Amino acid sequence: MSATTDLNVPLSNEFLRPINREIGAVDSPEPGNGAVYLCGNSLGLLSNRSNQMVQEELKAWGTRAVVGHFSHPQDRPWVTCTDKVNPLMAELVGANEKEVACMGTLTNNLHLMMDSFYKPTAERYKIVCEAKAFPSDQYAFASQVKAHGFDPEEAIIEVSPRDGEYTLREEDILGVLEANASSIALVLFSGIQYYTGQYFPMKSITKKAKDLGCICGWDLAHAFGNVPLSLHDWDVDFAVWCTYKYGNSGPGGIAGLFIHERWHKVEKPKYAGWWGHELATRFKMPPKFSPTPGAQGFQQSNPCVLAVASLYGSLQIFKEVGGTSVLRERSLLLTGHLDQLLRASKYFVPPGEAITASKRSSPGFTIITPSDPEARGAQLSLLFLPVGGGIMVKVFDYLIKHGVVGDEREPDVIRLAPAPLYNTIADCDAAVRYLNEALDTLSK
Ligand SMILES: Cc1ncc(COP(=O)(O)O)c(C=O)c1O
Ligand SMILES: Nc1ccccc1C(=O)C[C@H](N)C(=O)O
Repeated sequence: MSATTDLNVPLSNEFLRPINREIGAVDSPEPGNGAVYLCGNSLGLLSNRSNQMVQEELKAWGTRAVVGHFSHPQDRPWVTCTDKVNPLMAELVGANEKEVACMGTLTNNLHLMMDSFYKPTAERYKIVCEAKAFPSDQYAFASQVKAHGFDPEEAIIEVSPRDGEYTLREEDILGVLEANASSIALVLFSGIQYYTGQYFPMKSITKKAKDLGCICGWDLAHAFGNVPLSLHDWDVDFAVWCTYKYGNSGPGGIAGLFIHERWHKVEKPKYAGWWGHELATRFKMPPKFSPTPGAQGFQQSNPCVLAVASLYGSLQIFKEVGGTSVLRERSLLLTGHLDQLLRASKYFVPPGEAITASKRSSPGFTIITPSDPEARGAQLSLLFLPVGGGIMVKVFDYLIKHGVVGDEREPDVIRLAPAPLYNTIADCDAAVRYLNEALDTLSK
């Protein structure tokens, strides 16, 4: 068995698990031990590497102060610190180095990209997205549409699952694009849906959008570091992502963006800042902006070096373990195992029956994430029944008290995401054991 597929041991030993007693796991038999952490889809774990690199930056700041911008004890001068990160990030999203920039935050970058790429006309002004996108995206879409004088109710088309289904069918998404082709300016889905865990068919959505003359952008918050991506080859126009989930860069960590090289000569930064100015003359402080070619021309401010160092540490580990294809192989096995255990639970209700069973009186759960491994990433989303019955909160409480960290999404969903870098089969086993125990207790 290869290191990749031996699910009994973590792929990397560098990641620090949260400690049971620190997270309120009062019923855990081992208060001083690491918890079962299945929440890397919300916030990834700290690695020793990131920890060390952040410490090094603090030390460099303390010992060299402003000199550290140009001369650095670990050869990471701050002026060019993102040069180390960009190639690693480009590899993870399937891009060339000039197509990516390590900058800002996800929602900031989303606005920045929409300001450049959402150019509505009287005929083509609509945005197509999935229904119930992450709220920040919904707010961003609505505010952009309004800023251009359109009515969000009319200009935003949200694609919803069919009645009795939880996720979107590819044919329905493509059908909506075709039916509205002449009025769509921008197609912008999340690569992986934060609530359902559905991995959208990115290649075919992008192709259809482009064939119909639309711009196609992606929010890759839940896809970055989770599934292999080929943004360049898929001909995606732009994409944005955060790095604090599967990328393990730390809370509020520095984000990323992608602009296809086809646009580099066409779309120049609309809201320029000095950090987007070409490096050769940046510090001569010329009055006229001359952008770095490609995505990095869109940088506005000098990046937070502590945040860059933290991301760099984690991305080095991605590279060392063999990158996203290796991680995906392990992820399919881990999530497949978790899926199997959950489906074997006596409380599991198949998704097809869950709609009619939603008013049943005894507690149970279904899985709303697609059962096809190709249509999901690491995450499984569990919907607790009866819907609105308050079961989820009680199960979540039981899990955390026993040292299992998933996350709750009101009103009825718990998300569990085994991260292939640090989770093992034992984590999945423990999560399902305590989940069953919680439901046993509630069934009494
Ligand atoms: C899909 C998606 N979009 C946007 C965001 C918002 O990210 P940020 O707060 O980093 O801008 C998140 C997570 O918080 C997310 O999951
Ligand atoms: N940044 C956060 C800060 C606090 C609490 C949650 C978040 C999240 O990132 C939520 C995530 N986007 C999610 O899919 O739930």
